[in-house]
Amino acid sequence: MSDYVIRVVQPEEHRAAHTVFRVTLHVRPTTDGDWSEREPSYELGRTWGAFRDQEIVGSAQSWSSALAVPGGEVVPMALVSRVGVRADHTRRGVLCGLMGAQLGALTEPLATLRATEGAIYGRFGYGVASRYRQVRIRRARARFRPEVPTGRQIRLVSFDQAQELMPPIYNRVASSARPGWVQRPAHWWTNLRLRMDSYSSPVMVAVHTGQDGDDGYALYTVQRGDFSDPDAKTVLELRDLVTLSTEAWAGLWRYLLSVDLVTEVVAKGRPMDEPLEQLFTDRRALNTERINDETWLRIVDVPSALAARRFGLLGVDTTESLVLEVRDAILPENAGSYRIGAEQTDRVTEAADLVLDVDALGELYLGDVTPTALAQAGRLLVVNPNALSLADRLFAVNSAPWCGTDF
Ligand SMILES: CC(=O)SCCNC(=O)CCNC(=O)[C@H](O)C(C)(C)COP(=O)(O)OP(=O)(O)OC[C@H]1O[C@@H](n2cnc3c(N)ncnc32)[C@H](O)[C@@H]1OP(=O)(O)O
Repeated sequence: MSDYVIRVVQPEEHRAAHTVFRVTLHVRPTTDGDWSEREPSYELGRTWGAFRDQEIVGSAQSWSSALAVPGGEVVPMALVSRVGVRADHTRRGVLCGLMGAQLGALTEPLATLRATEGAIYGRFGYGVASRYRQVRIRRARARFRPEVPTGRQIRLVSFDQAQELMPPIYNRVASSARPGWVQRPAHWWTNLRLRMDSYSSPVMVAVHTGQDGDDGYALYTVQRGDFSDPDAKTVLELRDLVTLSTEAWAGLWRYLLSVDLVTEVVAKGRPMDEPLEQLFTDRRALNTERINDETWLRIVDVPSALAARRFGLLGVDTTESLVLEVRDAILPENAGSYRIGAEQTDRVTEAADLVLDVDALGELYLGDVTPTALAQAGRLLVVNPNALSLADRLFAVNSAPWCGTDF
């Protein structure tokens, strides 16, 4: 590792960093035209590079963003992305160097990433904070129950027409968002357009208009089958569904399952508790194909993160609290004990009731997993058995955490 220099990548080196990253994902380097649009997504001073003999061989970047946490606060957060080490330099500690430098320099109390592989990021203190499910719905069997809201007006627009319309709807969700919602930087929308440009089928957006104007949209593409072959499938792929009301949500699902020639609707990253089965007279119209980790959370500043999140949202007595000891080998200033209750959290020197590593705290933070589940797996040490059920109640949330943003 001493052969490598880890430092911030300068603006004139951003394109080389981008090329290294793309090649690690087995994607061709970007073209000149493409690069002029992608360049703004390299925020100044936020890309770390590993250099060997002046040549960049690995990088990791982040974007300034924000995360909705239990209780409704939207907290500054780094979206970590484009992590890669060139194949001829792997397993020599380069990623360790990049992650250490990046974590040490972040100013946000939280960092989030989406991982290509599940075994990479736990060692750096990241834990799975939200999961998603991939569903496939057979249109012929998907008859809506009569109680399901019909929704109001739907209009279909092209992706180009929708570009002005989608970000304000997405941003309005923030105030009512489930934990896990992330602020999408302006360049995220540019990257979405570049991604959509690469599809050969039309990219369409169905917009729902409720009583107070546009309040939801569904972005989708359609993979055509051979219409003359009765066994061939034409699949509508839902890529982004954002809604501000139940009416918009139900109305858009009704629309998606009404599109002619479509045999199946596939939605890749839906929330774990989205009540899709409840929509249909035959719940087997829907098949859950996959459940996967969605986002990984690194708590960079434990005291600030604990203070930002509300505890006991489903009800605990204000006199009830417990002491949680957090261990953090990479950012030792986080290590210590914290008294957690519904009213406030404080750093304390008292004996711990429960002990866990910072990656496990990342898994608890948005409410994706319970303390009891972590204890069962040995990832949370129970010193005081009476504290475990209280911890379950303190960390409990109203709805499953979910991000829904690919980055
Ligand atoms: C947020 C994102 O952008 S996700 C995208 C991540 N990037 C990719 O998947 C692209 C392809 N892969 C790569 O570029 C590289 O293999 C990386 C970035 C995953 C790892 O980089 P490396 O420089 O090889 O990691 P490094 O040598 O620092 O390894 C640190 C430790 O993690 C382990 N490790 C690294 N990668 C992996 C992996 N893919 N699976 C399991 N363990 C891994 C190493 O064995 C090592 O363990 P040790 O300390 O016990 O010996």
